[in-house]
Amino acid sequence: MNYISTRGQIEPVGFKDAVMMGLATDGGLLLPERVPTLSAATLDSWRELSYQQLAFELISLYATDIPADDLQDLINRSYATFDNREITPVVHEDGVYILELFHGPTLAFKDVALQLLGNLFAYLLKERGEKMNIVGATSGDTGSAAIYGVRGKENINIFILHPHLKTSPIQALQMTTVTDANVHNIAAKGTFDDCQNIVKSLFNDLPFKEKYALGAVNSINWARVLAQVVYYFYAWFRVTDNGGANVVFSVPTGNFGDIFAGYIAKRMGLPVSKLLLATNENNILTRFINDGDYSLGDVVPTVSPSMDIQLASNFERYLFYLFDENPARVRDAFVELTQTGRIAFSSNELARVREEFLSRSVNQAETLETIAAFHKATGYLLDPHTAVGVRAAQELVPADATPVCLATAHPAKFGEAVEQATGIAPPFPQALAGIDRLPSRCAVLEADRTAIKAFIEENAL
Ligand SMILES: Cc1ncc(COP(=O)(O)O)c(C=O)c1O
Ligand SMILES: N[C@@H](CCOP(=O)(O)O)C(=O)O
Repeated sequence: MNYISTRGQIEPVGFKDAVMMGLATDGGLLLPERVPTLSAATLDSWRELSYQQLAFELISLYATDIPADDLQDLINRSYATFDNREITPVVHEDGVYILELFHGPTLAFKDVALQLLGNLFAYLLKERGEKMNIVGATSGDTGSAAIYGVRGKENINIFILHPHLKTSPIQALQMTTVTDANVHNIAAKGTFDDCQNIVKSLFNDLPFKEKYALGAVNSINWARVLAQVVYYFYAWFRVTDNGGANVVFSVPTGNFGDIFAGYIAKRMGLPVSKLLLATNENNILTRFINDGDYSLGDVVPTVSPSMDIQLASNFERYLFYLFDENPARVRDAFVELTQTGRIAFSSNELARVREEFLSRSVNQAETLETIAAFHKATGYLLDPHTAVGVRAAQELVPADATPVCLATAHPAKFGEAVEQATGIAPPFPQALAGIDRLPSRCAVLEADRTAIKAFIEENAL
């Protein structure tokens, strides 16, 4: 399988090169040349597979240049760190299915892809005899998952930018208390969008990217999206086993990576009726789907801080398909966005968007109300991001459909919001025990490309 850019200006590359390239060298995002489609018989034959076996079947369709034994070994090692045998179990509470994606070492869905990506990087660097400096941006969860994925690994340095004082306190501690020599945390005085823009601009500085062998852990890296496709299949098997039909996945959305993985699963032939895109007050994607209004606003802080994002990077991948795989139209759209702060869509394009997606923006009061009501009804504590998706599902999923809500983080990561809603501080799982007493290290810098570039140059491998 080869990979092409949404901007159409690179020669196709294989899977291994795509993983190492991260952001395409023409500034676009990498996608497979074609998305494989699965027959009903193949789907049926996968129903009883374990998570790791299913991951192997799906990922091997795309990672065709990795020998089968090596791939299965990478997958097995990556999920050995999860605390649930099922990796991403599905539970049924108060009329909705909850797909729990927080059983990895840093208690958020990012672990599902980043444990694998960390091992994949180590494998590829060893094979090539190379080293890498990872540079990533985080609103709180990608950062710690990526750090845990590569801490202490040979030939890898990691630089993670997070918005200073804009993550939850636990999220910040999960990053800054990892003091291995190869880990560099940078708290940038700005928003997540500022951090992501700086990271993308460093990747677009091709001499810098090459000199320091930059690697990407954000969902700009295709391997991230690919690993996330697996749990849509896994969950679909679990709920349809129980007679569920007309499955709707409700996905709390920020950078559009998670829901884009669902879109790929649907494109591969997984019988999903709709994808429900749930946002907090940072709702540009909801405005786009419901009103055709894709115009950038200011980022506002919310109780679901990991989704405090305006410019969702994976949206570009979706636009490639919406524009009938025409890279020139993608390039024009991004010129329009840079010049005017918006992208205009035709009524035909918007009709196609609405065939695939439903959307709802859930505000702070509704999020807290949902955490409280769900807890009262079931005893189950939702984290605020998951609550955004649950509320959207409760309001928009039709009675004859089966709602599956992605639980993207453990409630203990956002204890303040959960306590505000329910009066109960979520108990700390073992992974967080004593975290507030550990030594920490972090550089606080201006959200300024030059300052951050200089910091990386000083500390790079
Ligand atoms: C806990 C949590 N939920 C939801 C999201 C949204 O996911 P995505 O950025 O893939 O849309 C994120 C990060 O963005 C997150 O950290
Ligand atoms: N919510 C994310 C934002 C970065 O998204 P990514 O999926 O592109 O890595 C985070 O927790 O950092």
